[in-house]
Amino acid sequence: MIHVQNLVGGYNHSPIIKDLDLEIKKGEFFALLGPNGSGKTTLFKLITGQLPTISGKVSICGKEISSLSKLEKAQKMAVLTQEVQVSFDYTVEEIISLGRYPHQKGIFKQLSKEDRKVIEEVMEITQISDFRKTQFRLISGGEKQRVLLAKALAQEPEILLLDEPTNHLDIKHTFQVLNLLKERQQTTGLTIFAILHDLNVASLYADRIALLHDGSFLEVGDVDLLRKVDQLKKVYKVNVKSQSHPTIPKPQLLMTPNYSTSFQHLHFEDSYKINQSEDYIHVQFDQPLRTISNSSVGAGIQWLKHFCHFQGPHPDLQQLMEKYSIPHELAAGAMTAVKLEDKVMVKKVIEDNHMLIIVTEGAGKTINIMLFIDAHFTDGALVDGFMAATEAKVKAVQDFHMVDSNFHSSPADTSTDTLVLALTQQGTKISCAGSATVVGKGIGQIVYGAIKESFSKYIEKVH
Ligand SMILES: Nc1ncnc2c1ncn2[C@@H]1O[C@H](COP(=O)(O)OP(=O)(O)OP(=O)(O)O)[C@@H](O)[C@H]1O
Repeated sequence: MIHVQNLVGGYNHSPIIKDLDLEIKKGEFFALLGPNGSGKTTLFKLITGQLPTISGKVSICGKEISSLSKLEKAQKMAVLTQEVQVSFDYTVEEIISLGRYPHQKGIFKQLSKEDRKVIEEVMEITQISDFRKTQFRLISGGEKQRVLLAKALAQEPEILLLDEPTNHLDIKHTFQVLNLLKERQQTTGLTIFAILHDLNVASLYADRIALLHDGSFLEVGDVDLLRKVDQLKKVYKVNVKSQSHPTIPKPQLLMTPNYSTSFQHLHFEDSYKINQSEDYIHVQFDQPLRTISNSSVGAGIQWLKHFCHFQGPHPDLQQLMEKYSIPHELAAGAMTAVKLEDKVMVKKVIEDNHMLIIVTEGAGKTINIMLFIDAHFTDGALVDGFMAATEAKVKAVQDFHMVDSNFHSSPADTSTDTLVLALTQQGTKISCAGSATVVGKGIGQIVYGAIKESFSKYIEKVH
């Protein structure tokens, strides 16, 4: 659809774009990425024919761009640039009607029924019908951008070339425009070539991307290129972390600021307070803890400050948290059937690591554990620690099950057990916390010991 061969181009014969090759297929959503000044707009202008090439070839639908007339170009491609080249005295509707120009026949170019239908449709989908009679100069930057997109869509092109189509848009309209473009791509086979600055947006919507650096492609490929953080650091000169979007398998980049984000160093014992009533036990830390958990609220790996066990049953744990002013967005919580006065709480220092564990063991069935450690774990070590705690729990259940079969029906009967492992992220970073490591052994010891104590309480009560 778009074919670029050995392309060299720039201004006043000095090349900005240096010997580029690129092929964009019909129906593809292609995003051009790169830092400021890397040559994106220059390449865009060479492809749209706004700038003559120094050497090399640009072909659109098999024909060299320089051989196409203005009308032929407009029938094949619509271009949306940063430079607004419309008369500000036109109304929104008049500007959109200009998009129908390549489809109009005869000397007296009148809008046909079909033209009017298309104009209505594009105004509808870009949500600009309400200000159709308003003069273009009187609408906001974001609204102008949507009007120009509507004009481009009214052209019904085979190819849509967009230079930062969302730069004036708020997040609602950014996603609305991108969803609209994607829908057009998927239903009508529209080919899209877009310069995008937001790498995360490019990852979510593009089929392929190109990373332009100093007038040359560093790489062209699928969006998984955005997982190569060393390459991104080299190009953009910033610290980024790439991780998968939580619900779709696409990379998303997180920026790490230069200023220090480390928290104030706190003495572990002074960094939390515990509130307890008949209904709940709530541990609140002054600073967020890196947490891994399978609790019904706050599951996964996150930064959390509030940790609680509520006495149940209750159909809505989140509602309970709200009742007690615990912000559920920053909390891990579980429901227990046990009386909270029967909880076990143990504080220990194992190999210099302060630990606090709270266990509520419910009705001889469910074990809920909250374990807080004053240490710094990588996410991998968090998973190790979660495993070490689980192994210790299973061992304890096996040992005590032998003594009293009512204590916990089987080590495998863990479907409703919850475990929260939360780290202060103070001290030296630990990347391995499996049960054979010092800290992993510590986790095992404190978990096993707390379950043993819980078991002893249970035995005392029932015998
Ligand atoms: N009209 C011009 N005349 C001379 N040099 C220009 C002109 N337009 C751009 N340049 C130069 O070409 C280089 C690439 O500019 P270009 O606009 O293509 O970059 P870009 O990647 O689109 O940047 P941005 O992300 O900032 O929009 C820059 O060094 C710029 O100064």
